[in-house]
Amino acid sequence: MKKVLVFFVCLLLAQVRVMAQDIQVQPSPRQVNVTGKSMTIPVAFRLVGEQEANPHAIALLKQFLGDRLGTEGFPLFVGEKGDRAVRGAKRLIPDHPEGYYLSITDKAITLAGNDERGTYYAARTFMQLFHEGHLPFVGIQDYPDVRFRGVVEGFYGTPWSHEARLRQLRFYGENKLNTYIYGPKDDPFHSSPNWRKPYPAKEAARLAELVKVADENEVDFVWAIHPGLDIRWETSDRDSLMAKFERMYDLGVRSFAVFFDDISGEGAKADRQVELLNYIDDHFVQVKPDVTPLIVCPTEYNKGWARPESGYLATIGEKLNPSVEVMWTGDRVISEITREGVEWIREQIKRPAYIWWNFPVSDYVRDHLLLGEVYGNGKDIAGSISGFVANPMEWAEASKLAIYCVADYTWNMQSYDRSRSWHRAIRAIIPENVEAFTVFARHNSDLGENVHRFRREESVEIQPVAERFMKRYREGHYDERDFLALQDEFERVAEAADLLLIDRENEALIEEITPWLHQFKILGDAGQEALAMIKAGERGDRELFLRKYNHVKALRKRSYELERQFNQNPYQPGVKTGTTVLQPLVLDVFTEATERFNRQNGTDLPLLADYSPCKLTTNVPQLEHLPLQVYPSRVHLTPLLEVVKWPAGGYLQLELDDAYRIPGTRLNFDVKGDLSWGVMEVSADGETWQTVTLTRDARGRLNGKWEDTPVKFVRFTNTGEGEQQVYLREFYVVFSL
Ligand SMILES: CC1=[NH+][C@H]2[C@@H](O1)O[C@H](CO)[C@@H](O)[C@@H]2O
Repeated sequence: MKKVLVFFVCLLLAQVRVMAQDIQVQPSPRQVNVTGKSMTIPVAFRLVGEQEANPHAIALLKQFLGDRLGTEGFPLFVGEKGDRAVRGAKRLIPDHPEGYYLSITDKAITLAGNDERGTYYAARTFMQLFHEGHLPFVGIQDYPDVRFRGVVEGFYGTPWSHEARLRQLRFYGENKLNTYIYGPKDDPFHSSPNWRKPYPAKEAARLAELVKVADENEVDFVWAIHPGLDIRWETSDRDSLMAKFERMYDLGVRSFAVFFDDISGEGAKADRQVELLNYIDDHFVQVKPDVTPLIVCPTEYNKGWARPESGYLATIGEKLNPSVEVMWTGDRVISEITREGVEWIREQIKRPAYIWWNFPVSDYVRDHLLLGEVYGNGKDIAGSISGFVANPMEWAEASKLAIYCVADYTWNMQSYDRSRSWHRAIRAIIPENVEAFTVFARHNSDLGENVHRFRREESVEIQPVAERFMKRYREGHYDERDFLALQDEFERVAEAADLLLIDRENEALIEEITPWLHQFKILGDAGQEALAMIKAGERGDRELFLRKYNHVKALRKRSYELERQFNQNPYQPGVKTGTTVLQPLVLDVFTEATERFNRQNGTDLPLLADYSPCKLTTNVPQLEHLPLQVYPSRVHLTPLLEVVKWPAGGYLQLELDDAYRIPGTRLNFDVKGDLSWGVMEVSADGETWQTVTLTRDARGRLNGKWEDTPVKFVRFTNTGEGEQQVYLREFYVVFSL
C-alpha cells in the first residue's frame, strides 16, 4: 500500500507541463521523439534491475541521483536486452553494438541497452535530460556510427601526465568515446630502448589505475608497443614482446596494439611484421577469453607513402589475420579522411581501415595551439571504417575541444554540425568563460607554414574586415566602420586573455595555455596601439604617434622574449598566436602607418618587420616546406619526426642574407653508418664551392669545419647512387658566435 501511495504522491508532484524542448544531448542522438511535454523531476526514484544491469551504469546513476534514489519512488527500469527489468522494451532496443533505447513518460523511465555499454550510454543520455528542474517526455533510439571511437595518445613530445589521463578517461565516458590507445612516442617503455622491459613499479601501478578508471567509464584501454626501431626478427624478441603483453595483461589491460610507424630498415619489413602480428593474434589475443581485436599501425600508414612496388600493403591485406585492425592516417600523414580515401585503403588491406586521425596533434608545429573546429572529414565514411581515433596535442585539456567534436562526429556523422559541436565543446570545457575562450580559440586554430602543409581556418569572422581595411587603408580611404570593428576585436582579444588568465574553474587548462594567453594579451594591446598610430598620424600629432610607435615596438620585443622563454623544444620552440590574420595585420598597419609618418615628417623610423636571414631551397619532396628556426646567431632546420626519403641527387641548400664567417655547421641524420653518400659544401657566391670535412662527435653528430672564409651558401647533396632513408634530427648553421 505504502509503495502505491508514494508512487501516486510522485505522480501528483510530477506536474506535467508543455514546454519547447530543445533536447541537447552530446553526442547527438540518432532518433529522438519528443512530445513537447515534461514533468518536474520526481523527488524520489526507484531503481529496478540493479542486479542484472551493467554495474558501471548503476554506479553512475547512483552517483548522479544521490539521495533521490531509494526503494520507493518513480520507477526507473535499467538493464540490457533480455534482462527482466526491460523486457517490455525489447523490440525498441536498436540491434547495434552499444545501442540503447531510452524512454521517459509520466509512468516510468526506461534505460535499455543492446549490450552493457549501451545501458551505460543510456544512463549518460538520461543524465543530460535533466533541465531546469524538469525531465522531458521522450523516446530515444540511439547507437554509434563508428565501432571504435576515441583517442590515440601517439604524439611526440612530453607524454600526458597521469592526472591528465585520468581526466581524459572521465571525459571519454561523458562523451561516449570507447577507446583510448596508450602510445606516447617518448615513453621509453612503449618504444625503444625499453619496450622489452616491464614498467617500474610506480608506472605499473599508474597504468593499472588508468585501466580501472577506463573500465568504469566504459573505455577500452589499449596498450600499444612500438618495437620497430630496434626489433630483431628472432624468437627472443618475439618472446620479449609476448612477455611484455602478458605483464600488461596482469595489470588489467585487455586491448593491445603494435605500432610500426616512423621506422625504417629491418623493422619495416612487411612479411616479418605480419608473421609477428599473426603469432600474437594466434597465441595471445585469440587464446585469452576477454581480449579485444589486436590493432596495428603499419609502416606505410598513409597513401602518400604507400609504394605499390614494395608490396607492403598487399602483404598486409593478403597475409595478416582478418581479425587484426589496421590503422591509417589518410591520403597523407596529416589529412582529412574522405570516402574515396577509405575505399582505396580498404581495397588494399582487405578490411575496413581503423582511422588514426592526426588532429589536433601539433608535434610538428609545437609553437601553435590547434583549438579550431573539426571539419573536412567525410560524413559518408562510417560504413568503410572500423575505428576513428584522434591523435591529440601534448596539451591534454586544450585537446578536449577537438576530442569533444570527434565524439559527436563519430557517433552520428549525418547530424554532425562543425560549428554547433565546437560551441558546445567550449561550453562543456570552460562554462564560466565561454565568450572569452571562444575569442581565444577563434584566433588560435591555424598551424602556420609547416612541413605537412596542413592548414586550418583561423579568425574567420574578422578576416574579410582585416583584408578590406588594409586594402583601402593603402589606397587612402578606409571605412571607419572597419576600423572600429578591428579595434573592437583587438579589445576583445586583450580582455579575453586577462579573463582567462584569472579563470579558476579549469586550472589545468589555463596552466597549459598560459604562455599563449600572455602572447594573446600582447597581441590585443599591439593591435589597439597600431590602430592608434593611424589616428595619431592623421591628426598630425607627432608626439602621440611616437608614443604609440614605441609602445608597439616594446610589445613586439616582449612578444619575442616570450617566444624565447616558454615552450622551448628542439623542434618549434616558442609561442605563436593569431599567426594567420591578426599578427600579420598588426605588422602591416604598423609598417604602413610608419611609412606615411616618415613621408609626412621626413623621418626614417625603422619599419618593424620580422625578417629571416636565411632562405631554404631543396629538391627533396619531404623538405620542401620545412620552416626555419631563426635565432640571433643560428639558423636551424625544423627537425622531422618521420623518416626522410632522400633521392640520389637530392640536395638541401641554405642561403644567408649576407656572407658570414661561419664558425660551423652541424648535421645529424641519425644513421649508423658513415655518410659516404653525401657531401656538405659551402660557397661565398653560389658559383665556386668547397667541400666541407664532416667530423663525427661522440653523439654521432657531424660537425663541419673549413678555413675561415666568408660563406653565404651551405648545401648538402646525396651524391650516391640510390635513395637514402634518414632522420633529419639536426641541421643548423652557426653564423656568428
Ligand atoms: C601514424 C603516425 N605516426 C606519427 C605520424 O602519424 O605523425 C604524427 C604527427 O606528427 C605523429 O604524432 C605520429 O607519432
